[in-house]
Amino acid sequence: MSKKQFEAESKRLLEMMINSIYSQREVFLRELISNASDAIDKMYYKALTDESITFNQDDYYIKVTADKDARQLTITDTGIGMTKEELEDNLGIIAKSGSLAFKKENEIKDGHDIIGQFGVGFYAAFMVADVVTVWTKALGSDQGYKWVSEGADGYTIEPYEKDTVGTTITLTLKESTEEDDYDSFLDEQQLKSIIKKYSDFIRYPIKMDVTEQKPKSDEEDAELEEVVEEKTVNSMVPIWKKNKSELTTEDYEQFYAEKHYGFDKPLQHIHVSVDGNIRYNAILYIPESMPYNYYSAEYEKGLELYSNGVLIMSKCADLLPDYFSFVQGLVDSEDLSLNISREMLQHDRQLKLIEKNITKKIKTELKKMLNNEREKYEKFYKSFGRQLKYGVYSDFGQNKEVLQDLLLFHSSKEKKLVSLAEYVERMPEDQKYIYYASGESNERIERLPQTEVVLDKGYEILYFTDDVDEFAIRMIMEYDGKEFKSVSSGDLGFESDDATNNTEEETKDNQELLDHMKSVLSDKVKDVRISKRLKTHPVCLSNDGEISIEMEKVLNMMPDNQQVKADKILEINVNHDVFESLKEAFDQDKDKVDVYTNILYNQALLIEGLAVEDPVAFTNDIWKAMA
Ligand SMILES: Nc1ncnc2c1ncn2[C@@H]1O[C@H](COP(=O)(O)OP(=O)(O)OP(=O)(O)O)[C@@H](O)[C@H]1O
Repeated sequence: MSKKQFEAESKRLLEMMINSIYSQREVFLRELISNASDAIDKMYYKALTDESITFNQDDYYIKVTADKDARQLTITDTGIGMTKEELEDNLGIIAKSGSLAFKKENEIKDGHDIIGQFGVGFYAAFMVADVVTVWTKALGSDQGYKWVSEGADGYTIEPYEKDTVGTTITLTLKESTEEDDYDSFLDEQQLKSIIKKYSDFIRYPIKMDVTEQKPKSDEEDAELEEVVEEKTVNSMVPIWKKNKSELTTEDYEQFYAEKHYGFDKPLQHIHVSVDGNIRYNAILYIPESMPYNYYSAEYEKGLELYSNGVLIMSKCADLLPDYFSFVQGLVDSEDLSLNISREMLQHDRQLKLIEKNITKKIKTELKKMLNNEREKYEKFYKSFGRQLKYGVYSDFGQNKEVLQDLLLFHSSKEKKLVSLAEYVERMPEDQKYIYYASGESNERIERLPQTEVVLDKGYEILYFTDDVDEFAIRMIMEYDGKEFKSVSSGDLGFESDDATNNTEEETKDNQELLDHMKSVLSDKVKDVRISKRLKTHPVCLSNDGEISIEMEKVLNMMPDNQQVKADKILEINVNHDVFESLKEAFDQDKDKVDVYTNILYNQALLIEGLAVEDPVAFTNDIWKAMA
């Protein structure tokens, strides 16, 4: 049986391939520049083993020229060039990579790493060009060649007298249509920005003829004229490949500004070079201020991802956990398995490793800042502390171990932010719990009646003023073996001294009054009790059960308000004059008890920062009490 060849509509196949690989047309330039850089790298490698070749860095460059009249874009390099056979093999066979073969032949592992590996990048030129012409002369060859192709119809090769070794590729651009603007690829600014975006850190100079307005003479008010000068438009040496000791804080700050990572100055930079299981370099920044859209859906977290200095992704979200979503910067790794378009990775295992590593570094750096540069850390915390707390709360608390040591809360004792470790260290021996109080602001919490007895006991209270605070703490549950307790919780976990001690007796004596008050308030409260905690205030609210009053407030503000209710307890201070009035009224005028009870309940709501349920009824009650 004879074997038949598959037949394929090769033109259609090429078109399909080209147009489905890349999501953006502009990457054709990245591919051609990367090829040029590979060709120069090959010269470099040849020079390592061949003494007759000297690699003088200054002789090697890439030049991009646009000719608007001819609608042609040219990319020239002084690299290794191609022989006729190489032209046929490398540009004649799709998916054949001369660069990959070169890497294997020369056993190149480290250092100048060659970019090409799939053997398809060159064809990206056909996304924007009708005709592609390649003039090339290989190292050690006397004869140059010209290769021309209009796509998959085929190509022609003919000898061509070329003086210098290297390759020039000319793209005759497609005609622009209403939807597709190919002429933009002839625009100087546009070309410069595409080069900056993807190829800024190619190791060799990428030159362009740049038009500038310059004064005609040295005189101050001299007229301007247009001057065209050849300039290098890429930065070449990536800052992250430089030695840390060579770089100053200003260098890192300048890079932050150039990259538009933020409008502020970064609070801290982290420069990482890892040479372990996976090799990568990273520059990470902790911004000083929160981006204006940080808490909106518009904000995109992620780091730039480079492979061998070529930009792969502008925002690689997988490199950062959500709780560190404020971190800016980039990662460059030679060890990524890219897919054919270089836009995605084949295995996210490598990314996961890098993410894990980076997360650890960020945490260590923040911890160091917390310990050694408190003022700076507090600045950071003001901007992003809430994000850390969300981090503790989300994913069922699985990141609490990473984050709990980075949390700060205002302290009743220190009158400033303190960490959980600092709190626990100061705890008196008899103190069993970490106490906290929730409210809108420090000032309001300070005046909460519930705090009195805890403060009297000499215990410190942490103030929770963010919506997320209590939810986050519920996830942590305990720190250093100490559980958290709200000052409003039913049981404070200690016996109070002095007058508030004999509540059981007082309750027995006043049971009827308490029952009556409970019936007046019906299901608004779960119970009315003699307080163990009040000192100077007549009433307050506390809660039984899982949902605190603060949590009720937060949950009911959410869009899917589920009418969650805390089990509220109205607590009464038996040592307050108001209680005497209540007792008196209970003996003489039960209607008055009803009025008093409603007023006291509403006052307790107000103290908690909750709204009075019926303001008209409330004011009516006050009038009645005054009459
Ligand atoms: N400017 C150039 N100078 C010398 N050789 C070149 C040049 N451009 C392309 N080549 C050769 O053509 C081959 C194919 O190029 P192509 O861009 O299609 O794939 P690649 O660079 O090998 O891989 P990738 O698809 O990953 O970019 C290259 O491997 C290289 O051998």
